[in-house]
Amino acid sequence: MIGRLNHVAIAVPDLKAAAARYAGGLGADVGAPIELPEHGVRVIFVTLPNTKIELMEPLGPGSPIAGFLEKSPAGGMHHVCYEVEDILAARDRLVATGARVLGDGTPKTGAHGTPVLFLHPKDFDGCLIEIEQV
Ligand SMILES: CC[C@@H](C(=O)O)C(=O)SCCNC(=O)CCNC(=O)[C@H](O)C(C)(C)COP(=O)(O)OP(=O)(O)OC[C@H]1O[C@@H](n2cnc3c(N)ncnc32)[C@H](O)[C@@H]1OP(=O)(O)O
Ligand SMILES: [Co+2]
Repeated sequence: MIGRLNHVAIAVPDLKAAAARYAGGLGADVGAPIELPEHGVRVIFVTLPNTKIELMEPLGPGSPIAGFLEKSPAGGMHHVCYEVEDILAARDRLVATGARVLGDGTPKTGAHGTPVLFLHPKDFDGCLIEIEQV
């Protein structure tokens, strides 16, 4: 059911500094900052030949990544995002197998303007999974 790896997300304490490291030493193609209040994050996408890296910092109180950065103040790998063709069919199949979809199960519009959902990390080997309809 899952398709391509859309992105790997890294939570960072300082987005500008992280983006400068990717643009500098790593020589990467680094995009502009995007604020996503509905998701409580500010992100910058780094485009690689085969996938993307999503650098993210908390935006506003109650950000879903605040707890993660409290535990790992230097930052760290936060989630992987897999593409799916039909997010509602994917959600229903996952729920039927016992996986927990975070939130109320209604997809939100993600950074690429398409519907996204998140799956609990405890149900996937300690890895938070985002699925994105493409
Ligand atoms: C930009 C839009 C979009 C896109 O289009 O790409 C995004 O990527 S938005 C990204 C940010 N949004 C989200 O992450 C939404 C989903 N996440 C959540 O709802 C929460 O982050 C969470 C997964 C429920 C965790 O929230 P937290 O407040 O940290 O809850 P807990 O403390 O109760 O954590 C429970 C348990 O899970 C462990 N944990 C937390 N985060 C992660 C993680 N990223 N990867 C692996 N494990 C994680 C946490 O350590 C707790 O474990 P225990 O201590 O063993 O109980
Ligand atoms: Co993401």
